Amino acid sequence: MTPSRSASAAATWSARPTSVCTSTYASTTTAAPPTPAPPAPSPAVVTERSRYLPRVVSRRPERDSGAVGRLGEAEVLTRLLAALGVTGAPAGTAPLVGPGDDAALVAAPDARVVATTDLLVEGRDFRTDWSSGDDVGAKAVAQNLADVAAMGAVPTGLLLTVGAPPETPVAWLEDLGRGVGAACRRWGTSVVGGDLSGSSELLVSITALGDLQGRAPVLRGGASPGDVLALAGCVGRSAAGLALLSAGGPALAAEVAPELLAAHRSPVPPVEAGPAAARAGATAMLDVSDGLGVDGRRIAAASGVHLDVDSWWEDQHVLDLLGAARAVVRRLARDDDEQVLARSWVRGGGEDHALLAAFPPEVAERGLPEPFVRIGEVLPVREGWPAVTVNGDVEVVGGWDVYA
Ligand SMILES: Nc1ncnc2c1ncn2[C@@H]1O[C@H](COP(=O)(O)OP(=O)(O)O)[C@@H](O)[C@H]1O
Ligand SMILES: Cc1ncc(C[n+]2csc(CCOP(=O)(O)OP(=O)(O)O)c2C)c(N)n1
Ligand SMILES: [Mg+2]
Repeated sequence: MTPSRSASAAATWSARPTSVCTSTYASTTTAAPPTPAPPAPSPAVVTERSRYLPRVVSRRPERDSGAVGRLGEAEVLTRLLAALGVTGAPAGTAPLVGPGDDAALVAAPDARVVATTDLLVEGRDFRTDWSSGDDVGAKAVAQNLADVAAMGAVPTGLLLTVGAPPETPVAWLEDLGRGVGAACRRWGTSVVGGDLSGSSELLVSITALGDLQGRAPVLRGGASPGDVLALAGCVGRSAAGLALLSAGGPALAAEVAPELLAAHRSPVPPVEAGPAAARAGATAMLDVSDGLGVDGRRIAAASGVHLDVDSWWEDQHVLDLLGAARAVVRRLARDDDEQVLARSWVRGGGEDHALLAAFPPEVAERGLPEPFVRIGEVLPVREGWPAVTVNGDVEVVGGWDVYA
């Protein structure tokens, strides 16, 4: 893309009042419903540890808002479950057996189960000074449900596992529970079980289960040359929020672009668009968790094709993020080109969990399912090298690698 093209695109785009990303999926914060009052403390008086100390009976833990290490597992679990509101699962979504027994029992109407898991590690995937427990809970649910959706399935239940250092305030876990619970209610699912442990770093992992409702799963390998490449949701917004946080902390991010801060803290992927894409006949799909380039290449490699993205679509997203890029460049007193920075977010930013899918041309002619928009096309692989390009030439590189 040349500077002159981008300038003309800027002029066109500046007339638009809102983000290029459909606002339904770009906004985040949902008011958490009131948390049910925690159940009365259990009357247990002998702790697990005291079994190994003959004749020593521990005192009942204080009901305080202190560290999990002082409260003990049973009390922390009671409080977490109350914060989740597990008894308030939306009608028809409650498990057959929920938290409290050795394992949960979840109906599998389709006789096949979609299963996925993701792990969030403090310092690598979130920071407690940048995100609240509520944000981390919302994000953990969103990233898992995006994976379920990307198979074309609907969620049927989640398992929530937490590893926490003993000094973690129980209030943080309750906040996490509220975030997970609110996200579950948003997408009509619930937490059916999980596990608690101690650890040296805060760890939050969710395993999600899903049902295909009788459909074939939409895999990464079914795209063919001639298909239309489409996207539901946003790219680059979470990366922009993260860059603002890294440059100037929550104060800068909230001042410059509260919506990008929210997109990073608690993304709202288009979960319902996954089954809709499957019903419409999508040939391949995944959620963009690591970046358009990296994830697009996963479809290209699995399908043995080449993906080409239209530059006009990319330019719109770049323009949408230019203000944030300018603020980051200024704050860091760097001489980076703000457009190059914004473009790197669009091409390589992860964690927005948009759904990238291929559709046969006749489906696109009839109309893509909401809120998919056409962003490019699927072409024959070039010289045996599956790749993603913009306007046929520039290869889209960059993206997240957990070990890089
Ligand atoms: N530790 C693991 N053991 C088994 N399979 C794994 C492991 N980690 C990742 N995978 C599998 O590799 C594939 C890619 O994983 P990942 O990049 O995490 O996917 P996503 O971005 O959709 O979450 C998935 O099918 C996942 O289940
Ligand atoms: C403190 C912090 N640093 C960096 C990031 C950026 N980040 C962490 S994980 C990730 C990509 C997705 O992670 P991964 O575990 O690969 O998810 P998956 O692809 O398995 O869904 C990104 C962009 C962040 N969210 N928080
Ligand atoms: Mg993963």
